[in-house]
Amino acid sequence: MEILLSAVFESDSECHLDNCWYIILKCFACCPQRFQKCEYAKTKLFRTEGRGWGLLADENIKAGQFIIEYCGEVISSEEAKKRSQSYEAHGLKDAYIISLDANHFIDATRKGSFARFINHSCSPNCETRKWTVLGETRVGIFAKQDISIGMELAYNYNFEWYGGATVQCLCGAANCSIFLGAKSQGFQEYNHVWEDGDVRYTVEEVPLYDSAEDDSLPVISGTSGGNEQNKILNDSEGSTLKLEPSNTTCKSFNIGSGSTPKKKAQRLPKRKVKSSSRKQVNGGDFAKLFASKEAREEVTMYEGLKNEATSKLNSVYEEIRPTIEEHGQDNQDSVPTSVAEMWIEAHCSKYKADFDLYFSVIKNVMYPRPATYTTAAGPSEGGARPQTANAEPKLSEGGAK
Ligand SMILES: C[S@@+](CC[C@H](N)C(=O)[O-])C[C@H]1O[C@@H](n2cnc3c(N)ncnc32)[C@H](O)[C@@H]1O
Repeated sequence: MEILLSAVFESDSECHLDNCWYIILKCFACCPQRFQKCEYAKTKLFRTEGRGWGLLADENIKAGQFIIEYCGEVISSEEAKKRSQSYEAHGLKDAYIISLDANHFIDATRKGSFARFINHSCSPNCETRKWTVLGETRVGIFAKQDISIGMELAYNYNFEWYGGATVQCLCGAANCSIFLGAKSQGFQEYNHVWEDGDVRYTVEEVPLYDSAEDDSLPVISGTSGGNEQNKILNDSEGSTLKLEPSNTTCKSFNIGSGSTPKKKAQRLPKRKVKSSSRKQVNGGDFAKLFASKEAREEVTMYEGLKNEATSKLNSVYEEIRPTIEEHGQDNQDSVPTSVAEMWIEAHCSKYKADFDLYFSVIKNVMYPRPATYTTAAGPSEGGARPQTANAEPKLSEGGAK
């Protein structure tokens, strides 16, 4: 049936919006089929207990009937991983990424149809079906059984979902898998699913967490940690690294047939805070480039000030580190206001010192000083303030413009 229908779609359909980057969101008004004409069943949003929004049937739906297409941004699997981690890190509770084919996912987080509101059930009345339309795979939600008006629509997220985090399932079905998308790719990447009798299952095989190892890790890009597996990391050069799943460093859950894990080995996430001293300009090296002694001295002085501000920032960080760690964050969010203020102030001083240094370098490049140049005395007490972006460099008559 599915093959037959997809063949009909392929032969009859024609769409003129080939360059649209949201391929799933293309306008299908030109296409005669119900799927393509967005002839959805009547549905209604409603608020569930503990599961956020849900979608219910607003008319009687027959078994096998097409209900709605799952629309969203079509993205690669790498992008799906990145987004899923980033959404999680930003505290997004609900996940809207489902698999389209081996290499593509549909992300309905920011854009999508009402299908994004359909919740999971381990005993669902709907199912997803994939269709090839004009060479593109699309996902539709279909009724598995007759559904009466007012009933909640639900399909099983297993195999399709890229939830990332492990969310406890509240579907209430007798055969509930306990976790949403327990068999989905996202879930399995997040949690190594242990087999009974697996030697890695024994605690003796699991190395203990050692916080000293933290320092050797690259900085985690935009995530608050929690899942080491397949994490996309940025090294100090900004290139991406991928941590391959390790058999010994993952959370373990035993899924299926109601069994629970005998022993659970969980390694704590490794965290490292962005180093405030990255990407620093070495003012000493810049200073050497200037022919003028005054320019060299000025740039060297600003480098000194910048180094001071950097040390201050690092020492403030050391001071607030316990509070940050207590909050279990990789960054400086969610700390008490007084601590945040201290951190912000140190950052501002550092930014200002950076700015003064860069400005001094640029100014001396753009306006090389003749011997009669009026130098800025620098920020020492009583001296003139260094010139800033708004100030014209003071040039004596005949100096460079
Ligand atoms: C595709 S969204 C479904 C719509 C969502 N309820 C909303 O308010 O936007 C998937 C999210 O809904 C929640 N959810 C769906 N089914 C659930 C269930 N059976 N138990 C608990 N939470 C569920 C989870 O937070 C999940 O990440």
